[in-house]
Amino acid sequence: MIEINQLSKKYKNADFFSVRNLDLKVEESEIYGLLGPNGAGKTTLISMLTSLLKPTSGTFTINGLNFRENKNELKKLIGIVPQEYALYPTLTAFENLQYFGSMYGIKGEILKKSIAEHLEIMGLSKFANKKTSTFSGGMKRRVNLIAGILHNPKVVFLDEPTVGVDVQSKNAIIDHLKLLNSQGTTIVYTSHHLNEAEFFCTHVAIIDNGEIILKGIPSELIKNQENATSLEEVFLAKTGKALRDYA
Ligand SMILES: Nc1ncnc2c1ncn2[C@@H]1O[C@H](COP(=O)(O)OP(=O)(O)OP(=O)(O)O)[C@@H](O)[C@H]1O
Repeated sequence: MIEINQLSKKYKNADFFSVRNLDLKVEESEIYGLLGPNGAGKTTLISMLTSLLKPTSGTFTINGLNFRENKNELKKLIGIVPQEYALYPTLTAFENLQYFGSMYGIKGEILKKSIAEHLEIMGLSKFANKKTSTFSGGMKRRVNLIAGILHNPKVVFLDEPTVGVDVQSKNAIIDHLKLLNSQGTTIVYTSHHLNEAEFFCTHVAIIDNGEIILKGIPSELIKNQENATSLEEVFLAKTGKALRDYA
């Protein structure tokens, strides 16, 4: 489904690579978690995979489509749920979603039906006609998620979809992603929530300093790490305990 070969990114004027010679395969219908400390390179990686950022070198394909040659076709295959809210505050939830749906070429009754169904699943039906400026962070995140999946993408990329939201919104987001996955959608998401990733992801890759330092099935990674009983312990054993603040 996704095949990444020797992908690298060095930002202009930077003296280091934010992503370095990264190789990764994600198979269809996996839920793949990209985990790592602050500044590890997760957002940079996901931004390249969603064509928001140009790689410095290396290559990747999604469903056999090469990102350089098949950019437009690729865009139709993928859904993007960024870290920042992409919503227009003065529009209602419904209007925002109509806008996003039309950008993907969905129109009319099909679009309205799809929006209504997603709002229902996400517990937002009764807020459909309220301006998103009045929404809590968790509600905006849920609308944001719907905006990225209205066109039924084959693969959805999410950057920290559950960070900073209340437990109920977090569960609604995870449950919705599980439902999509059970219907055949591949999910790639970045997270700091190691407990969540341990139970939610079929596979994880731990990234540090732009490189994958460990990847596999969460339960196997735990089994293979001496004295570890959780993914968090594996993570700390591999990335160390030093703080990763940067400004
Ligand atoms: N536009 C940019 N220009 C220069 N350096 C950047 C830029 N964006 C990110 N970086 C640097 O690239 C490295 C990787 O950053 P990135 O945001 O990809 O990490 P991350 O794993 O997503 O971190 P976080 O968990 O904090 O979101 C960091 O050292 C960061 O400072």
